[in-house]
Amino acid sequence: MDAIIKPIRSGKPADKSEIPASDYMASAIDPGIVRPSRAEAEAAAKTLLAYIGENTNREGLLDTPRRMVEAYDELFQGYAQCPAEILDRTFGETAGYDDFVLMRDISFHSHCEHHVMPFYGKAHIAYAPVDRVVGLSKLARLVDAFAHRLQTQEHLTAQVAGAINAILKPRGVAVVMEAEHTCMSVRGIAKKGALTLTSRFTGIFQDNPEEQARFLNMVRGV
Ligand SMILES: Nc1nc2c(ncn2[C@@H]2O[C@H](COP(=O)(O)OP(=O)(O)OP(=O)(O)O)[C@@H](O)[C@H]2O)c(=O)[nH]1
Ligand SMILES: [Zn+2]
Repeated sequence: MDAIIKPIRSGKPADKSEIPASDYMASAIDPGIVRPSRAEAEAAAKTLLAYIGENTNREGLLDTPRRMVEAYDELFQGYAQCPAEILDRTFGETAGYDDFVLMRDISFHSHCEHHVMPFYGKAHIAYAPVDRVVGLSKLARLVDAFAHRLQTQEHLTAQVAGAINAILKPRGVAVVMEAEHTCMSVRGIAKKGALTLTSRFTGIFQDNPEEQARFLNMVRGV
């Protein structure tokens, strides 16, 4: 996190915090597509194994197409999840708590939509609640719901911030994500350890450089 040091603001940028309601009000399974059956998906997995030159009839690979499809079911379960439902339950007894709430170091893994290869790292999320707070685990669940879809890190960051903004209507949201993309660490340019940092600020975190700096310092643990 050493790369994040200074708040970045001069003048007021346009508010780009909104994301389409379809991103958070329902599952993300596209109603316009015909989903193949499980058997068709397993046949496709078998084709990929044959494509790399494998004998798909050898003992060690007999169950692999099934396992590949089951792994996809798990890794991409976010399509069936509704972010608005995750943030549905809030608590009002906060004894007048009026600062922002920060959860840092939320580990996540996702898959890039270009290569369908994992990228993984940490998310840091703060929001400034108005009267009611959300259960802490729900912030991590929200990250997972969006991360368990094909993503770019920028889109993932914007969706997490946008959903919190739209559903909780806080005074502001700050999201920073840092991740290593295996599509550029184990293939292609092969730069192991390179970290990508993305951020999205709304409300007080966007408008007030001091609040943004306080968030960034707390993320860095200073
Ligand atoms: N902006 C952004 N780019 C990503 C993300 N994940 C992967 N990429 C990039 O997507 C790009 C796809 O580029 P292409 O030139 O179409 O694909 P490629 O030939 O496989 O690219 P190389 O990785 O350079 O070999 C690559 O530069 C990846 O590094 C992401 O989350 N955000
Ligand atoms: Zn990629």
